[in-house]
Amino acid sequence: MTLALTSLTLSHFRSHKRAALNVDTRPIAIYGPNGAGKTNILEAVSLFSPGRGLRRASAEDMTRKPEALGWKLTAVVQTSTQVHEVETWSEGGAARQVRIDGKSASQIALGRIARVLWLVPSMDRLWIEGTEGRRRFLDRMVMSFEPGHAELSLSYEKAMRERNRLLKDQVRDAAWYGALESQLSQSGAQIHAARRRTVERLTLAQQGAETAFPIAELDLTQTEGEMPETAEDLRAALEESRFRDMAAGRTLVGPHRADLYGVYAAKGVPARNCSTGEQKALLVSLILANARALAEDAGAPPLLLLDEVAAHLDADRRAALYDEICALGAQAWMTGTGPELFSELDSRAQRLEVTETNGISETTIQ
Ligand SMILES: Nc1ncnc2c1ncn2[C@@H]1O[C@H](COP(=O)(O)OP(=O)(O)OP(=O)(O)O)[C@@H](O)[C@H]1O
Repeated sequence: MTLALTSLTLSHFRSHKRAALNVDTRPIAIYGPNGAGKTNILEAVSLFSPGRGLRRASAEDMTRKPEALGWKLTAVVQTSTQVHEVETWSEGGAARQVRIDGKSASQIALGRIARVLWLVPSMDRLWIEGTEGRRRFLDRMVMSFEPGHAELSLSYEKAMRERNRLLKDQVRDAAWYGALESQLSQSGAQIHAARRRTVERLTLAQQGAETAFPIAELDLTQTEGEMPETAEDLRAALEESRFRDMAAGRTLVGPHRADLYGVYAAKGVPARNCSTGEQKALLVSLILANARALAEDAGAPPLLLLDEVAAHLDADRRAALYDEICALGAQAWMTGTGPELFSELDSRAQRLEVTETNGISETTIQ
């Protein structure tokens, strides 16, 4: 029941000119002053899953300045049954490349090896701000259960970009729309169904656990109107919406307009009206539920990246979170400004101190 990075090297990655870490499967408490390069380490770990990582940054932004030579990350990823050597890099700001066990691979292949979930401070307002952040949060959880969701989302987005281009150019070729709408409805209905399955799975995993975190009751909603459930209904809705969409210059129906609605179940209060700490606790509850469900289904919990983990959590909830992470056996990479934020973890975690000298981050294993 393991998923862990046991070795990680960063080369010319953000503030890290070169860092080499050897860690075990226990949680990792990373501490050091502001700007030392702690989040940069978490971002590096997030790039061992498909996508642009936890800051959604470009490959160019991640290359160490002023040299701007490109960057490289390597890791040994230990799963319950195998050990993989994974490399990912970008040269001159070009799209990042991946190699698994010496063979060139796609980013999507990373999702089949390492499932990675994160909570970062920009998500503190996830329940309040726009729908995109909540969709992305949900989709990352869907991908952890169903790695093929990443491919499906890409093919849906590609077809939608093409349909939007026709709409903007006021193209009136019904056959062209028909072909794209048939693709959109096939992948769109599958995306919607996968999200529904994940919402159900998370609900079950929250209800079945003894936890100090509040249950987030979830519902999948649509920005406007009802989300067609089947491919046939979605195809019909797209066809019907053509003129309206042409006026708007974009596609107004489909899973790209879905939203995740959350309620603090015990209080009956929508998440967006909860206190700041409660909003964070609801997110933590979902991440823990996801980790529990994966431990059951896939045999190992995901890697967890918890940036400024203690922010907004009171001491009891913080201690409860550490206990749950340890009970799950998840390798959680957590950051905070000082070691005291991790005191409840005692010997159950390993510690990394990150300092910064002359713009270069230095990491020491304690
Ligand atoms: N491409 C880059 N090249 C060099 N340095 C960079 C690059 N991108 C970011 N940095 C530097 O990395 C540092 C920020 O690192 P990081 O966000 O990891 O800090 P942190 O330790 O998490 O701090 P905090 O406690 O404030 O969140 C900043 O000093 C920033 O200027």
